[in-house]
Amino acid sequence: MSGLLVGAKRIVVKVGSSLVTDEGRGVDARAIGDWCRQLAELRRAGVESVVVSSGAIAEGMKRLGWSARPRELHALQAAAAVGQMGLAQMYETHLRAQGLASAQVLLTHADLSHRERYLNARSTLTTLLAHGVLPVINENDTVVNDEIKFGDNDTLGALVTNLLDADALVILTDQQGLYSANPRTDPGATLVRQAAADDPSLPNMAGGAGSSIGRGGMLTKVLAAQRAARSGAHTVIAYGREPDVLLRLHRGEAIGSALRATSAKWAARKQWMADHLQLAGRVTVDDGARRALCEQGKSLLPVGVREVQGDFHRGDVIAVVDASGHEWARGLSNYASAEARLMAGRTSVDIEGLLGYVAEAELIHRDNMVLSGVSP
Ligand SMILES: Nc1ncnc2c1ncn2[C@@H]1O[C@H](COP(=O)(O)OP(=O)(O)O)[C@@H](O)[C@H]1O
Ligand SMILES: N[C@@H](CCC(=O)OP(=O)(O)O)C(=O)O
Repeated sequence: MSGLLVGAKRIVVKVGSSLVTDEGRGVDARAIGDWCRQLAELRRAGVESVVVSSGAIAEGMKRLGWSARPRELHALQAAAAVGQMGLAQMYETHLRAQGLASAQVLLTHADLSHRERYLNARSTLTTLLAHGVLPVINENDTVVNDEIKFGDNDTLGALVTNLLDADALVILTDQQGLYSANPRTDPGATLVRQAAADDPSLPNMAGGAGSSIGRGGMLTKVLAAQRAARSGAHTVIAYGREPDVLLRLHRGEAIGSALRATSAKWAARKQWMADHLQLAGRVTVDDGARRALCEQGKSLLPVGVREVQGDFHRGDVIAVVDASGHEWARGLSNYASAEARLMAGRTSVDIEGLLGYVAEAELIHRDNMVLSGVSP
């Protein structure tokens, strides 16, 4: 079961606070430089990466001269705002030295549960990747409050993995991986080398954070692996200071804990569309569009749409039907129903003239669509 990263084309790498800040001593230039070198090498090998990096609060506390983590939420938020400057600067410097452009992206939970913002985040991140830019993501600590807080970046890493349909989530931490019990308190604990991500015994092994620096501990990592598996992505939890950890994982070496997703990517996505989203409308397409979707694996363009029914917003799930009302596919609409009606039957070049802007050339992008009864 090792080798979960072999052949991966897109990965999300999450690095924890204690690693990034050398246990609170300050942003660790060497560690970040080392990951950036590996990420650049992976990029040259055709692997797109996104980094989810913690460490803003720990770095901010250091810069503000605070020795104890404050309990007050606004003080934590202030520390994050201060520390994020150093964090972003460090990634930018090292990625640039490797010839890679980087981008800072700060997200909240609400950004990813709101359909329209979900699509916006997805489009922006995929555009960055398409331009060869490496996004460095953190929670937007300044604007979150108790209800909408991720609470930990492991969850954020999993949500980003789902958002981008990544092949794998790599969680780099200060332990070799998931142990049968917290190794800080149980000297007999053994490393779990491989397991199914949805194995129900895993959460019982995992405890909270072992240091005052980290937040979520191992439980949030195991839950993140479960969540990543919902979009068919594998998770590896490994020690972030292991030499060449990312490159060796990509070569197939067994390092840390390999937590395998048990359902294939397309099946997971289909399940998600089928289970979690209600249909807000439908579009009737012509035969050319049906063939493009079903036989050529293409996106749905407005030119193939004959009729638009229902009242839907950008990001809602709509059905794609033929003239007899038979559903061929369903997916997330890039446009609201009023815009879709204007665009129906028109070529992509007309869209800007009609709407005054172009969000996307497709009404439903291939990546956000599942075909009824067909695996890709
Ligand atoms: N079963 C377990 N296996 C490994 N580590 C565990 C386990 N249970 C709890 N932990 C604790 O989780 C810590 C890692 O989580 P955390 O401190 O939040 O790290 P990070 O900053 O990388 O997210 C470990 O240092 C360890 O003390
Ligand atoms: N946004 C926070 C993330 C805190 C967090 O989740 O920490 P960790 O458990 O070390 O991944 C920060 O940058 O400090």
